[in-house]
Amino acid sequence: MSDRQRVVVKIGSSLLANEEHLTLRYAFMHGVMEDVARLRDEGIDVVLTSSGAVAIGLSTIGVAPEEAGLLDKQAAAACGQPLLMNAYKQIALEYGFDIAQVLVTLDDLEDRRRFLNTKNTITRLIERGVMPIVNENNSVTTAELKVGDNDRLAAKVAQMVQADKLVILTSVDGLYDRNPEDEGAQHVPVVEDVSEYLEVTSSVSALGTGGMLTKMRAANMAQNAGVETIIGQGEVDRPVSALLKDERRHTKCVALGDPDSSWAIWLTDRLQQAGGLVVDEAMAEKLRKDRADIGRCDIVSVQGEFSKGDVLHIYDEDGEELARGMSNFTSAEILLLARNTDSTPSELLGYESKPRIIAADNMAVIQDHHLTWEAPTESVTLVG
Ligand SMILES: Nc1ncnc2c1ncn2[C@@H]1O[C@H](COP(=O)(O)OP(=O)(O)O)[C@@H](O)[C@H]1O
Ligand SMILES: N[C@@H](CCC(=O)OP(=O)(O)O)C(=O)O
Repeated sequence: MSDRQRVVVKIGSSLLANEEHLTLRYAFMHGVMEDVARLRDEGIDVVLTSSGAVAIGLSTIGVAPEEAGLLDKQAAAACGQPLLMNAYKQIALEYGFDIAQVLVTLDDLEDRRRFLNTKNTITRLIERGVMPIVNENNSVTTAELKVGDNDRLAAKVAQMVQADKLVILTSVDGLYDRNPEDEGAQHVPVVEDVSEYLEVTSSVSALGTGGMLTKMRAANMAQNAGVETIIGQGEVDRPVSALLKDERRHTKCVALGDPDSSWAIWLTDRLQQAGGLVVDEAMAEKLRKDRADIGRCDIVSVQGEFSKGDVLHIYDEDGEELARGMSNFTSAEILLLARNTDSTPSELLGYESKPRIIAADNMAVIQDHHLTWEAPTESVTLVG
């Protein structure tokens, strides 16, 4: 086992792109890469999650950020991503190391097999001394199927590589108790419970995507996996090491001391909601205590259209989220099974199948440290 540390660093668009001309900010990139080179010498492997492809590419297609629709952003990402990687590569080589591009889509993180495949690629790059630079492949993402923000993408990468720390470099020196532009806004140095700050973090910078809200959500995902998150200003000398060494003001989101297993973490920290199940009170009571197999007789309603293997959010009849678990059936199959409990699964489905809708082994119960999701309001299909 290597004694080198792993740090995931996320760099926001506002640091990488000049706001007026939408060109790359080379001097900033030089500063970060020099810092990374030094950290590597000190035994810290860095994985970058870099935004900027869309912002940079908008100048190529001649569209202003505030006017860009989905198609413009897809086209811009295709133009900007190679420019970004070319710059990273040239600068990294000047500092004596090499980089690699890892472009992912939602399914590369939400589908277990693809998640492990992505993990293997990133891990092997680190082991071979090459710095992975991860971004979402925005040229092919749609409004519905996307990670959407690189803060949570970076948190997923931190979970994936079991990072020691997640450093989020942005245009402010951390979290404030309200929009930092507002008079009297106070800096928050330490966050234990991110849910206290979700209401105060809505605005974004001109080029940013999720603002402080997605950073808080990302910090929660990291803390669930035992990873501390540091959010700080990127526009300073040695931005990463200054934050790691506590030399600059920042916000620290503490890590859970006793994180769940990586399987439970993967099940609970979702990027999108694939679908939901409402269970009856008897099953809800069980799930409030521990994991349990969910059978077809326990289900009250099915929410959304989903596939076999999707991770579902499980609610009680009052809409309280209780657990998340991997479905053994499609939504249509569950409706058929739950509406016709007198018939066997093989009679209904035409094949032999496991009797459980969700097995306890493929489930994680919601705990106080998880951020819960609202039950989907659309396409709720009542059984019966
Ligand atoms: N409560 C808050 N504390 C700190 N920053 C906040 C808060 N609410 C909104 N923001 C805004 O979040 C922005 C940073 O997020 P974002 O624009 O998405 O940057 P990035 O491109 O680095 O991800 C800052 O410009 C800041 O004004
Ligand atoms: N993947 C996108 C960036 C998405 C994003 O989260 O942007 P930001 O809020 O600036 O970190 C891109 O490369 O342009």
